[in-house]
Amino acid sequence: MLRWLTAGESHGPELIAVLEGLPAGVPVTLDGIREDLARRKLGYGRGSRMKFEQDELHLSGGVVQGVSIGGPVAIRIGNTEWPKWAEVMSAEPTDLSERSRGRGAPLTRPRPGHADLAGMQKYGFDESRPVLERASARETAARVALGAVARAFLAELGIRLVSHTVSIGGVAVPDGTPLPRPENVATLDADPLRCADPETSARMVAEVDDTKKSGDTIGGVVEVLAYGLPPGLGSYVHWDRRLDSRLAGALMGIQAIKGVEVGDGFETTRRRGSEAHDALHAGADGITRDTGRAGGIEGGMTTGQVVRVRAGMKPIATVPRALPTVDVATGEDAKAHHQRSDVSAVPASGVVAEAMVALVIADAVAEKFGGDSVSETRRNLEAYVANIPERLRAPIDS
Ligand SMILES: Cc1cc2nc3c(=O)[nH]c(=O)nc-3n(C[C@H](O)[C@H](O)[C@H](O)COP(=O)(O)O)c2cc1C
Ligand SMILES: C=C(O[C@@H]1CC(C(=O)O)=C[C@@H](OP(=O)(O)O)[C@H]1O)C(=O)O
Repeated sequence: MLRWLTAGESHGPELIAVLEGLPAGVPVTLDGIREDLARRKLGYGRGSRMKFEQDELHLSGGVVQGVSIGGPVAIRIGNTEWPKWAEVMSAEPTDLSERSRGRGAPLTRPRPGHADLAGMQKYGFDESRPVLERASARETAARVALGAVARAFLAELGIRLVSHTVSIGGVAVPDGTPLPRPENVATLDADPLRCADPETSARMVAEVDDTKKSGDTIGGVVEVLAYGLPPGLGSYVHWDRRLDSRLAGALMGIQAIKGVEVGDGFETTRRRGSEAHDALHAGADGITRDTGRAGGIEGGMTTGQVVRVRAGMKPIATVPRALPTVDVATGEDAKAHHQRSDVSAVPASGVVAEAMVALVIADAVAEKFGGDSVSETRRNLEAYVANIPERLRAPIDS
């Protein structure tokens, strides 16, 4: 079993992330984690903060000489903008008498669609600074760092992930576009929207430009694909052991994700049964399926096909043409607080979704195959696959 936790605020000194349960022997490099952190900053439509803020990565525990040693992996991501926020965000009380000027000014005009108002009500704050600091998706840097470690574990077992953008607002990749493969990652990351279809990507860029011009924000849908999974990860025996349930929870746990689909998801509900499932055939390599409508999961378990999940992101709540709100200091109608924001963070949320899927799958792998070292995990996995009786075998999509 893997467990993970993150701590830290958007404008705090650093983010902290811990992953417990990783077997020994997994190659974990600062460069590998840095690469994923850099990918999370990509994407057309992100705000100015992505350009000037740097992630300062430290591995504080669990890795020696580039290899995991079985203890909790502890990661610290320093925030280069901290000096500007040190007074306002200090853990020690400081004299904030000057707060009404500059970045410490109380935020009393909660943004509809952000965590501001419900957070103030829940935790008893009279302004939203302490709420947005933890609600902010800056925290996803910590999850992406953990995801990079989970991905390194999975790579040792031949399991690889990739994500891409399937729609921005109403602009969507045409049906039938071939699914990207993990070896296409560099090409995808080089695309402004991390979209697999260049013609659609150009239309997405225009859509983001148009949104920005009108002082607005826009959402979209990302898809994560996991290749090389053996059948039988997750289980049908209890709701919280279903892999689809665990993936949905993890994806919905990303800021601004409002919908999750497994395989063809809601489209499946509009089809008849004869067109909704993946028929089985006897093939030369065992039992095969011509289609992947179920997204590689049946009964809450992997089938050996590519796992395919989608996450839908709502438009960013900090709309430049600010939305109507109430100033909670005066009780008067007002415009919501806005300084800067992303127009769209959909491509970045694809990288975050990849990290969450990697963590959930790594957890399911650790649960099924155990192992205190990755070679033991691999041995157990290979023995399990080899022991599936001939008449039940199906090829693994890798
Ligand atoms: C990568 C990423 C970047 C985001 N950037 C912003 C942003 O610049 N401004 C904003 O208001 N919300 C942004 N969000 C969304 C908010 O964090 C989110 O809407 C807020 O925490 C409230 O949570 P909810 O939308 O799930 O209700 C971002 C989300 C992600 C995943
Ligand atoms: C800092 C990140 O994303 C931030 C997430 C975010 C939000 O409200 O979620 C709001 C923005 O921050 P600010 O309001 O300070 O401009 C984003 O830049 C990041 O992803 O690293």
